[in-house]
Amino acid sequence: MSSLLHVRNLSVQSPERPILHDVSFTLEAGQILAVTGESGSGKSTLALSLMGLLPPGFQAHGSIRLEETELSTLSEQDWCQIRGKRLGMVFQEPMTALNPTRRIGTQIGDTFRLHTTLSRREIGTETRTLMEQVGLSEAGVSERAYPHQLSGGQRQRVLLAMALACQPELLIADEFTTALDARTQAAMMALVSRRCETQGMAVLIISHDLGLVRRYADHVLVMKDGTCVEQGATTSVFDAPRHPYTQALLAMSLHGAARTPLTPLTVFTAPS
Ligand SMILES: Nc1ncnc2c1ncn2[C@@H]1O[C@H](COP(=O)(O)OP(=O)(O)OP(=O)(O)O)[C@@H](O)[C@H]1O
Repeated sequence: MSSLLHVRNLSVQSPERPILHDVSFTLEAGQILAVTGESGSGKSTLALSLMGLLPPGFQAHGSIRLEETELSTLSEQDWCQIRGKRLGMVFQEPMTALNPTRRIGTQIGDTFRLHTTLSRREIGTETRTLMEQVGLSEAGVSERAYPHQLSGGQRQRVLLAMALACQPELLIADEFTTALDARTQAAMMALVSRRCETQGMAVLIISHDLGLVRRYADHVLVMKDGTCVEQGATTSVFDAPRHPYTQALLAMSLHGAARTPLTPLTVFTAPS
C-alpha cells in the first residue's frame, strides 16, 4: 500500500542557518503521527513545510508527496487548491487565525464557499452539522457569535470545524490542544480520532504532551536539533526507546514535566 504522505530527505534552511536536516517519514491514511521533541527542535518548521507556509527567506529541499501530488514544487495558486481542501490545519493560537470582525458561522462557511459548489442553503446546513460535531452547539454557541464572545477552547473548536469542513485527507495540528483543559482536549482528540476511523483521515499532530502522544498517536517521531532521532510505532518507542534523547524525554515526562514545553536536554551520546 502506498502512503498518503511521503516525506523524503526534507531539509530546511533559514536565511541564517540550517533548521531541518534530512527528515524522512511516511504517514498512512487513517493513522495519527505525533511529532515531539524539545522547544526549537524544528517541529513547527516541519509543519509549515508540509503546508507550504515557510517564512520568507526559508528554503526547503527534498520531497513531500501527498498521494500522487508532489507538494514541494507547487505554485502558490496550486497550494490554494490544496490547503483547506486536501490539507486541514489547526494551530495553537486561535485568535490570530480567526477574523475578529466576522461571525463564526460565516467563517466556517467560508471553507465551503472556497472549495465546494454547495448552495447557500447547503452551506448553512453543513455549518450547523459541523458546529454540532465539534461540540459548539451543545455549548450553546450560536453561529452568529463573534470570536471574542467565545472561550479559548470554543475558538479552537471553530478552527477545528473549519479544518475538518472539506473532509481533508490530512490534518496538521500544531499544539492545538495545549491551552485547553483536559476534558476539552479529550473531546477534541476523540473527534479527530473518529474522523481517522470513519473517513481515513490522517493526522500529523505536533505535541510536547507525551501523555497525549501515547494515548492517541499510532506512530511517533522524535525531533532534536532539526533531526529526527527516532521514529516508530508509539508502543515500541515508549516501551523500548532506543535513542538516549528519547530515553531522557520519557524519563522527564515520568517526573511530571510532560505538559510544559520541553526545554533543551543535554544528552550524552557515546561517539559512534
Ligand atoms: N521566522 C523565523 N526566522 C528565523 N528563524 C526561525 C523562524 N522560525 C523559527 N526559527 C528557528 O527555527 C528553529 C526551529 O523552530 P521551530 O519553531 O520549528 O521549533 P519547535 O520545535 O516547533 O519549537 P516550539 O516547541 O518552541 O514551538 C528555532 O531555532 C527557531 O529559532
